[in-house]
Amino acid sequence: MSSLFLRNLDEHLQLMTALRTLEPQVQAAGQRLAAVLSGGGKLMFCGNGGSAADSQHLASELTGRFIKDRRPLAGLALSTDSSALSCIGNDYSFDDVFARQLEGLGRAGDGLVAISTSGNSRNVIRAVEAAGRLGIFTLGLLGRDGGQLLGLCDLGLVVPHSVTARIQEAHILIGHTLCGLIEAEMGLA
Ligand SMILES: O=C(CO)[C@@H](O)[C@H](O)[C@H](O)[C@H](O)COP(=O)(O)O
Ligand SMILES: [Zn+2]
Repeated sequence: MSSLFLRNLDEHLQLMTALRTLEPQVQAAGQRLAAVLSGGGKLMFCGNGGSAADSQHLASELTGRFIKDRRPLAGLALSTDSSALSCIGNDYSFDDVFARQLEGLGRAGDGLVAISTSGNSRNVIRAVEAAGRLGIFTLGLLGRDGGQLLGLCDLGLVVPHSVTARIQEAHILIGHTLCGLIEAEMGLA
């Protein structure tokens, strides 16, 4: 029997190969996100656990830098403000922690990248529903069968796997690619 590392590696490599079919959707997503930023909107990110980490990671690629030295771009993670998360979670509901921040901060023309490996996290679903009401473009980075979020997002990228960790590894590859596409589309690369 091979080691855990080799089994994980094989699973990862097989999934990465399967992701080739997502290429047209990833290109389209990059163009849509670049259009939000070019139009003066901001990109918000949300997700739970590892996807919360992905949210702040990707937002920082925009406000900081990704590949090239260029002007800062408007990226904001809704998963990082412990006061907002604990206040909204405590006083309202954990289901509202992202939606309420989005309702306060979001404007028509903005974008929301909703990251969920199951596609079924209630707080992410509520944020996407709120974004829809506000005229905010929604991109889902999803897994498994896309869950409920697939039908709710304007565009959904589904990583077709059942293991959360493998899906997250694919999400960060796609997320980095989206950052590269944003820089290229905006003439910043
Ligand atoms: O990172 C991991 C597992 O790799 C976990 O923290 C994971 O993100 C959490 O269980 C999340 O709550 C899962 O939420 P979701 O991806 O289904 O929306
Ligand atoms: Zn994880």
